[in-house]
Amino acid sequence: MTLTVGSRASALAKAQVREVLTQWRPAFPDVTFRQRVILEGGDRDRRTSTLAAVAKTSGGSAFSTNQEAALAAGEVDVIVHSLKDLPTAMAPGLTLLPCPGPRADVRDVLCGATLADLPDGARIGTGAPRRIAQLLVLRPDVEVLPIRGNVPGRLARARSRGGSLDAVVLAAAGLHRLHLDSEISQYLDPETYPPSPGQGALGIQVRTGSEAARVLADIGTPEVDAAVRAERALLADLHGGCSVPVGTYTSLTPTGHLRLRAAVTSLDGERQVTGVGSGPLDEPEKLGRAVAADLLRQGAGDILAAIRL
Ligand SMILES: NCc1[nH]cc(CCC(=O)O)c1CC(=O)O
Repeated sequence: MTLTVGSRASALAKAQVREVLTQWRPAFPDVTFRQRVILEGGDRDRRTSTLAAVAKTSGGSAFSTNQEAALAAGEVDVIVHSLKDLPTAMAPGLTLLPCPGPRADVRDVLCGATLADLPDGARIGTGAPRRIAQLLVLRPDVEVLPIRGNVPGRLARARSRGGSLDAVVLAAAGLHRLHLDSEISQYLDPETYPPSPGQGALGIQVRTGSEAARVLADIGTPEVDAAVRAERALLADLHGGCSVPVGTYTSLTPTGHLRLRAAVTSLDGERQVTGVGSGPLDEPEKLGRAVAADLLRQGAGDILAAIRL
């Protein structure tokens, strides 16, 4: 049997495909895996835009549309996504497989300077509303500039001598997968700076009921899958995609329970509600929904509504 594995064209997307194929080729010796790149509109559009435009367009669906269309049409059998870029509502006829491990480092990082080193009024590059909002909580003095594009491109903005930025915020996961760890100046504490739901995890998508779905049914790692299910259930209940300032951080307690911490932050960093909860590994969605309900009781709905205006 041959299964064609699709992904975006970026070096990160290709590294993610290599990572899963390193696991799957020995685990499924009877399957021949082929790789295929599917371009997205965003792959050709590297322009920066205003904060408002980024807040509207940096959502997950813009990233996955052509991938999902190719999967639905049978041009590929499996898509390897960055899970955080995948909307919580699944396209009809497509299924997300249990999440494989290991999950990469979930934390956000600063490249170019540490929080303590940043001069007053420092210029920081990031287009993600969550990162903008959380940075402004910690450092209300900084100026946030929207930057888009792939990971190496964004890094170059902080690295260029006399460049326009003091630092950029990126995901540790992408830098690790691209072997760019040496660019990291500081890991941001995930308790105070919780990353995007699903950050660092891979989203493996197939056609519902397909051969690929059957063959790959058991690729998941239970602790990783439970954590991302809790995070995505929380996000779904807040009606958010990766373009809203919702951060989540899941850890495993000494007794093997899931602990989920979450924060919703206004874009100006002036309002933040946080919640934490724990629950058994086999009911992750229940935990996600409970923490979401707690955040909504504290006013998360108003914070998010103000951003959607
Ligand atoms: N939104 C872009 C994106 N999608 C996935 C990653 C890498 C991190 C991951 O795999 O979760 C990145 C780059 C970044 O956020 O720095």
